[in-house]
Amino acid sequence: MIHVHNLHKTYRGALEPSLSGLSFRFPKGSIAGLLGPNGAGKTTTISILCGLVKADTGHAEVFGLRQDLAHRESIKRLIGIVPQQIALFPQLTAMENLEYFGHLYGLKGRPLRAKIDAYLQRFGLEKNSNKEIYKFSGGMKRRTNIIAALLHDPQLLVLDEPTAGVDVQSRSMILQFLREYNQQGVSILYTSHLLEEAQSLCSEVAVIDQGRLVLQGQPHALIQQHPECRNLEDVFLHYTGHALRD
Ligand SMILES: Nc1ncnc2c1ncn2[C@@H]1O[C@H](COP(=O)(O)OP(=O)(O)OP(=O)(O)O)[C@@H](O)[C@H]1O
Repeated sequence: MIHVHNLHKTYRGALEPSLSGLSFRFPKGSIAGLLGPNGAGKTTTISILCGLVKADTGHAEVFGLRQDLAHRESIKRLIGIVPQQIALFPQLTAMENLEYFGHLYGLKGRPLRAKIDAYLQRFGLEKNSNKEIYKFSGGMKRRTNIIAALLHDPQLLVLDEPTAGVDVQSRSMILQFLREYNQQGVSILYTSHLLEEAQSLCSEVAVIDQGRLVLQGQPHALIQQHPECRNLEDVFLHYTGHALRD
């Protein structure tokens, strides 16, 4: 179970709160989509769940462990985080980057190398393992960024817009991987602006806007509950409106 309860967060110096009493729950084993317009609070929420940002009030729980000082390290081991921005060293090769991330989790030697090789193969990067990251395309960087979050075998994979700015081939590969990974028992929480993608990938979605929950449920059930809506995007627009966000 992934649970956030009544989260409030105003960043230092900000005039408006980023989260204003946000609560939702996702069952263990789900592929959960956290959706919302620009500035809705998605990244802030997952940052709090992962222990990277502190909520002003309210709490987050991952598999029954409350995100606090006492559990931060245990939760860190349970979660693999794929940030929105590529978090790789551009001058290092893919292999050097992945070895570095493996070492952060105490992995080393042949077992680490074998694991990296297997993932490079799975993500179609085996021929580029000794190439520096700055020479990679956007899709290759994104795929490497995902591998970095998998090496310690997380129980929950959190991805912030993992398919933004990648080509159709990379996107399709990434989505297929997420489905298979989930079938192995790993829970997935992801954010996206691509509603069609979320509709086909997610078993559960939560739509947030202005730091609050506006809607939660299974995509097909939400669409059925709104006969005037053809798809999840229609439902999303029904609740969040057409006004442009800053
Ligand atoms: N470090 C920060 N300092 C001040 N304000 C911030 C900070 N990070 C985010 N915000 C603000 O908090 C609000 C929520 O931002 P957040 O990045 O969580 O939203 P989001 O839903 O992930 O948006 P997007 O879809 O654009 O990535 C926005 O108004 C944003 O400007």
